Amino acid sequence: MATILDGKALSKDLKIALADKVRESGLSPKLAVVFDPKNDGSRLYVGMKQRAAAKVGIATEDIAVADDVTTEAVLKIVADLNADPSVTGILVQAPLPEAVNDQQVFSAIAPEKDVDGLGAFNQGMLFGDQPGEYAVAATPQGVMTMLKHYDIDPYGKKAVVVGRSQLFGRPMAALLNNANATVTLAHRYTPREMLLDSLKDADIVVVGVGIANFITGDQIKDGAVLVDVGMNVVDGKATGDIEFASAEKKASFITPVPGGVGPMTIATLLENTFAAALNQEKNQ
Ligand SMILES: NC(=O)C1=CN([C@@H]2O[C@H](COP(=O)(O)OP(=O)(O)OC[C@H]3O[C@@H](n4cnc5c(N)ncnc54)[C@H](OP(=O)(O)O)[C@@H]3O)[C@@H](O)[C@H]2O)C=CC1
Ligand SMILES: Nc1nc(=O)c2c([nH]1)NC[C@@H]1CN(c3ccc(C(=O)N[C@@H](CCC(=O)O)C(=O)O)cc3)C=[N+]21
Repeated sequence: MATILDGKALSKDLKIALADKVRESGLSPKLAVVFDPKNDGSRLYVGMKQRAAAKVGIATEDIAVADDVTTEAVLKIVADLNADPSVTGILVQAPLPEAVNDQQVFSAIAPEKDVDGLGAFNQGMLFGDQPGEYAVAATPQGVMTMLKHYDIDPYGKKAVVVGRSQLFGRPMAALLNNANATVTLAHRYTPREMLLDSLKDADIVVVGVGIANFITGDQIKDGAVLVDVGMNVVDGKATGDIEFASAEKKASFITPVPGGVGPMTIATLLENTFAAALNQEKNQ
């Protein structure tokens, strides 16, 4: 039986500690959130992020974009937020409407305000293993915080990351690489046999592809650490990419869905937002 990596409990503790730090700092961090209100997931997650921000003393400002918005129009919104000194963090919730090039928008965010770490500059600093003051993407950073909390050190381990989005897989692979794991990054074009071969002797498996129950217990090594980033809805319930019932029998540690990576993403976003506000104060 595996130990549960309890992201919900850990994120609660992180948010309590953060609320104290925000109060003691005397700063007024403000997170601007640009999102597509027609997207069900975006409405749900943005609402969760805003409620969590309010609880730790971080103000938020909603910027809902229209269905027919263009990349140019969103770039203008971001430029205005970059120039607004009252805004200390900018989050562009993906995906924006069809016509918008999300990656171009992420990269237009001033690096010191890019609290979700998805722009080219921040990702480049991470890739070069010197993120410094520049925020790292909240989801993979939250996974690293959770591993550390449970004393799981990637050093010398074989890690397999499944999924290579800018939001999750690419920065996840970079973080594990920076932590001296040997990393395999699998994606849609990884032949099935090659994926199964990699999984068989992986010490750490992190999955985010968006396919419910994509990984099953019979595919993993005894004692592996399993981290499930997937967020699917099956019969109205949040379900991950790992088949929990079969996987928890073989894993040493496993994240549940819900209550694993999701809450860590939100807590990490808030930590990044406060750190950005502190740095802006210090550097001004
Ligand atoms: N819990 C949390 O905090 C978060 C959860 N998520 C969830 O994680 C999942 C992934 O999100 P995101 O990265 O944004 O999604 P994307 O759709 O951007 O990326 C999906 C990735 O999965 C890969 N993929 C698709 N099918 C397969 C397959 N059959 N075998 C191997 N790889 C495959 C794709 O490969 P290719 O690049 O080749 O197309 C792509 O890299 C979703 O369920 C999302 O809801 C995402 C972010 C945060
Ligand atoms: N710029 C950007 N940054 C993101 O971090 C980002 C994004 N865009 N686009 C979409 C994905 C998705 N995402 C989630 C965050 C929290 C939960 C979460 O807390 N989920 C709860 C369950 C929620 C439920 O019950 O449905 C949990 O896992 O316990 C889920 C998904 C962030 N994303």
